[in-house]
Amino acid sequence: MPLLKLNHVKKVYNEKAANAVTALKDINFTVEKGEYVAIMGESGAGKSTLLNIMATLDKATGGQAILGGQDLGTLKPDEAARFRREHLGFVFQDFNLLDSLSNKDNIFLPLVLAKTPVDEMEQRLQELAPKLGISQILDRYPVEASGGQQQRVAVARALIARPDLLLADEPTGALDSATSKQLLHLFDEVNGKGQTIIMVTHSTAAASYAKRTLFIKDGRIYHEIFRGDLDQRTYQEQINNAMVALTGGDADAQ
Ligand SMILES: Nc1ncnc2c1ncn2[C@@H]1O[C@H](COP(=O)(O)OP(=O)(O)OP(=O)(O)O)[C@@H](O)[C@H]1O
Repeated sequence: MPLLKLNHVKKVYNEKAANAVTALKDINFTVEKGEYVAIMGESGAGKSTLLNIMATLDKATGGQAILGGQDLGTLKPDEAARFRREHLGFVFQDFNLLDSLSNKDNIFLPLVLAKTPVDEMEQRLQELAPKLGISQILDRYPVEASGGQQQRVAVARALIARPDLLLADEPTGALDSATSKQLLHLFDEVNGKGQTIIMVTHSTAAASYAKRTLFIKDGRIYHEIFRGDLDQRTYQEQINNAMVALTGGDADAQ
């Protein structure tokens, strides 16, 4: 059974009103455990809508999104919150760290909510922090860390609960290109250890780190490219060509 299965997913905003917007028409794809998938598409193509449905933050109007055997559309709000805590990790463009908490307490947040014993939290952090290169900044506050360090703290917060699926929304959007590369190497590494990742991105360079890239257009999966045995540069060229075909020449090669 795949980890994630989207079956004829449709999303209409303001369905019953005159200003109804069909953001997703018929989305079908599956993601196996251990995959690393990028999702690309023009602005307004429905990437955030799709991410929100996979994240249990919004519900499809039609079809099904099934994660780990759970139909996400049937979760009540409190069940969805619990499901997110237990199964999902999130990394956003703007880090979303709480300024009033130290980096360490930010990372602990999902475990505190899950009532994990302190010893267990400390042990997991000691495992994770050196891998992410953040051991030296754990007692600092987010404002005292660089953008790249803040993003690594956000990644630690997403990974510490050992999620089935890591969902990343433009994770490199606020980073310079060197720091972006570090983050993408980090994703590559955690994926290499079995972490399933789905990343929405505008950047063909970022997508070229994923093993598969899905392209959304007109509310459907328009195309998909597997990295397979391609070297990263050739794969990025193919992604870029697909984006050019999709957007009529507007691809962002950052
Ligand atoms: N809450 C909402 N109410 C009504 N329409 C919405 C809402 N959110 C998104 N839309 C519309 O749904 C469509 C898809 O939007 P979405 O934000 O998913 O696109 P996107 O691919 O993430 O865009 P971007 O790359 O610019 O972030 C757009 O036409 C958008 O205007």
